[in-house]
Amino acid sequence: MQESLFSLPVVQQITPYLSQRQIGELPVIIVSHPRVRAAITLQGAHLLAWQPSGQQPVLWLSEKTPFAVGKAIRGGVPICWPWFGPAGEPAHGFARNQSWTLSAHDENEEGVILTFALESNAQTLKLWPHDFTLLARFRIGAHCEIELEAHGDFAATAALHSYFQVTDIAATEVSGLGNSFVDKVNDSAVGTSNGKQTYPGRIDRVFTAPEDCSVIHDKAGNRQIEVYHHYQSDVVTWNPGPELSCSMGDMANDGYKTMVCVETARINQPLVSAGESPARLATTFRLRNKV
Ligand SMILES: O=P(O)(O)OC[C@H]1O[C@H](O)[C@H](O)[C@@H](O)[C@@H]1O
Repeated sequence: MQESLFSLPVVQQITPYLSQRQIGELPVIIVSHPRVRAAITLQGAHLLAWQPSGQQPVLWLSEKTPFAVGKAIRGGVPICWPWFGPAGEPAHGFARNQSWTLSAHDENEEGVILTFALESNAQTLKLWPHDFTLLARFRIGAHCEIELEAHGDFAATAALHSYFQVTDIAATEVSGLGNSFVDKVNDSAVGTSNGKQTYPGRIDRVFTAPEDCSVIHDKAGNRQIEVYHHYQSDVVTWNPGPELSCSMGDMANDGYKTMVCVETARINQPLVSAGESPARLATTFRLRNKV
């Protein structure tokens, strides 16, 4: 699936390392750099793939996701904004379904920096009555940093809803989540934990006092992925488990076995943008080298 992204025909070569291509109905920016490969659709400024050279793909992307105008993509890093979850329509806000523009790019021997922009428009104003400029900045190289910057006057909830590829969810543990959570599969009951999460079935938890770095221990793949959280108030971790995975049209029945979401979020403390002070939410992914 991910491999095929990099052999899509080039529509426009932007620089030696950057090209625009087309996947289904959606334009996609492909990064092909000696240090890293990556793909970002203009719809949603949605990172589909990030793969430092010499490594296996780090992000999970559903083989059954649609690439259709206005439809959410299953996998990669959806940007959930200006609300998280079912707080409004569409679920997880409209930013992931809107068409963004590539507003700036730069590159050097370490990688590339891409900035995407979304402005309030007639469609967004019908859904949410605020003028805004939303920027998503990606620093893509041996590490991957995503920074969301919201300009305007409003409060918003948000998540960088990252889906990671794991070898076997039954042998996966995420640490660094902090010791308190809201359990979305148990009537939003508040629970306490030792900051570590395993995935014996459907897990959907909002950790409300997370550490600044969560680590995905992919024991079967002998790999650890560090997920740094910046400006967060919460970290969500989600795996749908077998029943929900079977009922989701955009996920294979066994899709849940090779993915885990670790999401940098502002849910319990909304982001506040005011005048010259934009709100920010950011995450950094790093592969931890085994010693
Ligand atoms: O299906 P989506 O709207 O993309 O949401 C997928 C999942 O996102 C988050 O992880 C939420 O905590 C889950 O409750 C939700 O099921």
